[in-house]
Amino acid sequence: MQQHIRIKICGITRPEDAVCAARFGADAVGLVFYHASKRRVLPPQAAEIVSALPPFVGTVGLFVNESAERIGDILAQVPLDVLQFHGDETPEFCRQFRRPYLKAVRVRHADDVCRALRDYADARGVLLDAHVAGEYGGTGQCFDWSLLPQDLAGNWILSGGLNPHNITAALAQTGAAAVDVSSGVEAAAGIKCPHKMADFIARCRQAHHRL
Ligand SMILES: O=C(O)c1ccccc1N[C@@H]1O[C@H](COP(=O)(O)O)[C@@H](O)[C@H]1O
Repeated sequence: MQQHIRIKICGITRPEDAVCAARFGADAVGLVFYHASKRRVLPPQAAEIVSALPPFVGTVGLFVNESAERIGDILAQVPLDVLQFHGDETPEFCRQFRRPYLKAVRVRHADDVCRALRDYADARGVLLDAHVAGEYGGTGQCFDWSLLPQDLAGNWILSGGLNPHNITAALAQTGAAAVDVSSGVEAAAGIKCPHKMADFIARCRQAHHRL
């Protein structure tokens, strides 16, 4: 049976954008707690966004080399379903919070993908992002999808530079069952564009149906 493609819209900073993403059919929304991000949210703002969501839409908190203490503090204030680690966090660090987690890997070589899937075997998913020197993510850049091994097994998520224009080709080439997008559906940093979100989600569903 054809699986339903999983779609996460990341970098949400406003309740209205979260509501819109959910209405268009996003499975999850992401909230960036990284202090240097243009899409950073503070815990009270994040809690307001989460409380605006309808049931059955997942909430993902994104962290980059954050202290365990600060993550614990945020978890006490914001009901996050999943943690997403985008820095140099070890598997031991990621699993200490006893929550499902995603580990991002910035792909430069085919080996990067296999190693991350092996090292973070208990992750809910390994998120494949572009490698841009000096940046941890959210760059709007794609990586070379041809680096992905054929019939890649495991729970992996395609990310990095996806947008309504390239998502059809991305799914046809990679066969991804889960995708994550941020800058490709924005009107400005941290402000989502409803048309781009709707277009992206519709094209995902259409393309995945054809696989
Ligand atoms: O969005 C950010 O500012 C960010 C900062 C540091 C690490 C990750 C970040 N964003 C995440 O990166 C991926 C890919 O984003 P894009 O679609 O290429 O813009 C996604 O999970 C973002 O939420």
